[in-house]
Amino acid sequence: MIVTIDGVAASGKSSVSSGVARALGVPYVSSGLLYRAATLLGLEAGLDLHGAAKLLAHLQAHPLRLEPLAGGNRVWQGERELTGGLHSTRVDAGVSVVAALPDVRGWVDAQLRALPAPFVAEGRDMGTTVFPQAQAKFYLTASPRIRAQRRASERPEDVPAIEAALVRRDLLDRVQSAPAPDAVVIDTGPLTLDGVIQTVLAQLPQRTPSA
Ligand SMILES: Nc1ncnc2c1ncn2[C@@H]1O[C@H](COP(=O)(O)OP(=O)(O)OP(=O)(O)O)[C@@H](O)[C@H]1O
Ligand SMILES: Nc1ccn([C@@H]2O[C@H](COP(=O)(O)O)[C@@H](O)[C@H]2O)c(=O)n1
Repeated sequence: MIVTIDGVAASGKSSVSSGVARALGVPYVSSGLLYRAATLLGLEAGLDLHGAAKLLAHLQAHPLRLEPLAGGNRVWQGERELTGGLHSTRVDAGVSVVAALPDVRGWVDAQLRALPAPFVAEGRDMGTTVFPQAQAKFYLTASPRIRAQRRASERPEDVPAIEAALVRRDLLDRVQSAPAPDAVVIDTGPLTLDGVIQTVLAQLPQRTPSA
């Protein structure tokens, strides 16, 4: 079974996917981490993030590996773990530019489609483009202010600055961020994290032991 959980920035996709994946006993797959890792490598190499050819060549020369686990995903470049540096303000600021490059999207999609199911996949276009065949699809929303307040404990900036950055990222990501027509849209604003997880679990199709 493949479950997709898409949504706007900081809407709770990773936390909800992790909770749902744990309940199902399967891994979750964070597509955003691959875009973040590509961005970090580009920044470290001093590349122009708008330049697809050089960035893709750099990624192919320094392959990344996503390790999907139910509790949290990790990203590796050879023996070097990149995970800890992927949620910085500078990666937040550059990642949407990298994610707009069709060649980079193709590179990420190929890695995701090579993963063995079952899993919960989270991102922006999991239910529309990457896994349109998924058995259950969800799309998370919440107001920018609520998302910024939730994120405030994870970033050095204040709530208005975090909110402005989230709104900017939503705008830059809007092309790939539409909900699938068959996705269940959940406004997480009035719900606790566990409330969102239970809402998702309650809507999953009945599972058979081999599914
Ligand atoms: N329903 C909720 N109620 C309260 N806090 C929540 C809820 N959902 C998520 N959070 C908190 O909001 C923050 C952002 O959640 P999370 O990182 O899962 O979002 P995300 O959509 O994966 O973010 P990004 O798009 O930046 O990767 C985390 O601190 C998380 O614990
Ligand atoms: N399916 C996806 C997932 C992510 N992106 C881009 O990566 C950025 C970071 O993703 P988070 O899930 O960690 O927020 C996001 O802002 C998008 O630019 C994407 O395009 N498609």
